[in-house]
Amino acid sequence: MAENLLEVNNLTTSFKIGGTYFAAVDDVSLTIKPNEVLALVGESGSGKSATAFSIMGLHTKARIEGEVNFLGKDLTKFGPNQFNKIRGGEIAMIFQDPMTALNPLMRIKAQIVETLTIHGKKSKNENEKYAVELLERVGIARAEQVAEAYPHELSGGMRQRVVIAIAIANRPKLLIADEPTTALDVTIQAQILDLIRELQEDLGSGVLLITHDLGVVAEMADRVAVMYAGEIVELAPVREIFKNPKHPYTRSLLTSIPSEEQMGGKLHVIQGVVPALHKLDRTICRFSPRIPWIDASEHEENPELREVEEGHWVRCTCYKNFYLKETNAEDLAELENQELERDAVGGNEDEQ
Ligand SMILES: Nc1ncnc2c1ncn2[C@@H]1O[C@H](COP(=O)(O)OP(=O)(O)OP(=O)(O)O)[C@@H](O)[C@H]1O
Repeated sequence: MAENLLEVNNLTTSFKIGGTYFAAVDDVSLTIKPNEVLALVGESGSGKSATAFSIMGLHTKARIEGEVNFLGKDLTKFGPNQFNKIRGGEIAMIFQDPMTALNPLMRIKAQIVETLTIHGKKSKNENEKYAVELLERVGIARAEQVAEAYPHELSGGMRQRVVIAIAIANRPKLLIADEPTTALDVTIQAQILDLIRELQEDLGSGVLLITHDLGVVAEMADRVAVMYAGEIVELAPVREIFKNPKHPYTRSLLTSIPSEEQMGGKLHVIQGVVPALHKLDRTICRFSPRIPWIDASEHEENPELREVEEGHWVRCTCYKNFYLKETNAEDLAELENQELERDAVGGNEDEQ
């Protein structure tokens, strides 16, 4: 078995809200091997991006605890200069919006050459030639011409291809893709996903893929970590997640997407939202308020993530007797009550 490329141990990332730190990423551990795609899924606010940003050292004001071991080095101990050496080199990132990743004032070729120059020692001529080859590699037609263009002259899909060309320029060992296709047209999404998968296989890179889209997970992932309110609640090979999901949150997520059998049928909608950090009860099963029909005795106090089948990890005992149910008026009233209670004890708004 290959060694882990990335080993995140007990990562806790906290933000200051009204003078107190609250964990947005709470004791998260995960691993990625070379050539493996780990998807991190969950609704908005579950802590996916905060996890990725912590790994990449992009949170300047957060308190970071735990370890992020990348090829044997703990990145949480890295200073800005050390990070600059590996970001765009051994670790690359693809964000949701290509426009924010590209410099609007620089031609495409110059942006690729810049990345190559920071991390390599080749001549300007060689780098310029390689920049065009990279554009061809990511499927851009008339690469010579596109290389001379500015980002605003390209379509969204082309811009994301350019971002991918920049990401792979230095043959990264680890690729972090945060909602890489969310901003694109549906028809383009599949092409971009195929491209990422193909390049990743070519390079043998490990990938941390962040998405709220289970269709993307099914297409891309080898293993899946399901995140809720800062914690991983289920971790398993992709097949297991779709064929044998266990945690109530995973099951709720899966039933809220249209499947072929469900087409024309009724979709289950998970009621409620991920609570704000300062309103979260951290001593209970964090998903329990959203499944009020499950008796409190089914949940653990301070539930732990346990390996319940080989390679299949689940948090809390509530999965054992969980059943899905159409939310009725009584459940909705209960959810609203909880919201009101939380608002009554709530603190200040988030500080950036
Ligand atoms: N800089 C920050 N300061 C304060 N709170 C923050 C900060 N960044 C994120 N948070 C909070 O941390 C929690 C997790 O946010 P995060 O963006 O990681 O979620 P996410 O799962 O990536 O959601 P999305 O898909 O919407 O990006 C949220 O409650 C969010 O409000």
